[in-house]
Amino acid sequence: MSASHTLLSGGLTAPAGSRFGIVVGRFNDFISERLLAAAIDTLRRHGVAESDLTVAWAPGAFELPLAAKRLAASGRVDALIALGCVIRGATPHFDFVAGECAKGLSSVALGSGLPVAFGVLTVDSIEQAIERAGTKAGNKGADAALSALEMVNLLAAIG
Ligand SMILES: Nc1c(NC[C@H](O)[C@H](O)[C@H](O)CO)[nH]c(=O)[nH]c1=O
Ligand SMILES: CC(=O)[C@@H](O)COP(=O)(O)O
Repeated sequence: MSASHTLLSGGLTAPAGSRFGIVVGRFNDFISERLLAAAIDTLRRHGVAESDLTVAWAPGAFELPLAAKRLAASGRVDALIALGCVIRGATPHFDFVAGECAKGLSSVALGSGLPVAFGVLTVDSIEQAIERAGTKAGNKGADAALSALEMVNLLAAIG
């Protein structure tokens, strides 16, 4: 008879009273607004109360890590969702903005111990952004919200 292993996984139902913070970049807001609407809708559908939701708008993706860090430190949230849209231009600027955003958000998660879902589009064209903001490739805001819900439950299960 083999020994059974411990299996830990996170469901998608929000634990009662769990609080979620969303940081969202205003740059390319015709896309980030769609990501935000889908993230909020997903959280609501999975049991998050309106009063347990905080949304903070930052200028752009580059500022999301600091906004996330401050929100994490405030003690007001159990998980964070970062949303934004970085679209490649003609210069290397994209790599700095997208790279620092991703690195910074990862650092906030590891530093704070809170889940930080990465719902920032890093795309080569406006078409690619539209496809990922509620059209043919789904909505990355909704995906990020699900990831945050799963991680809150997984971390609770890990203890
Ligand atoms: N080009 C994009 C930016 N750039 C702005 C930066 O995020 C930042 O706000 C600025 O450099 C001031 O510090 N932001 C995006 O979110 N998306 C872009 O495509
Ligand atoms: C994401 C970007 O960096 C972009 O908006 C900047 O475009 P460009 O490289 O053409 O200045």
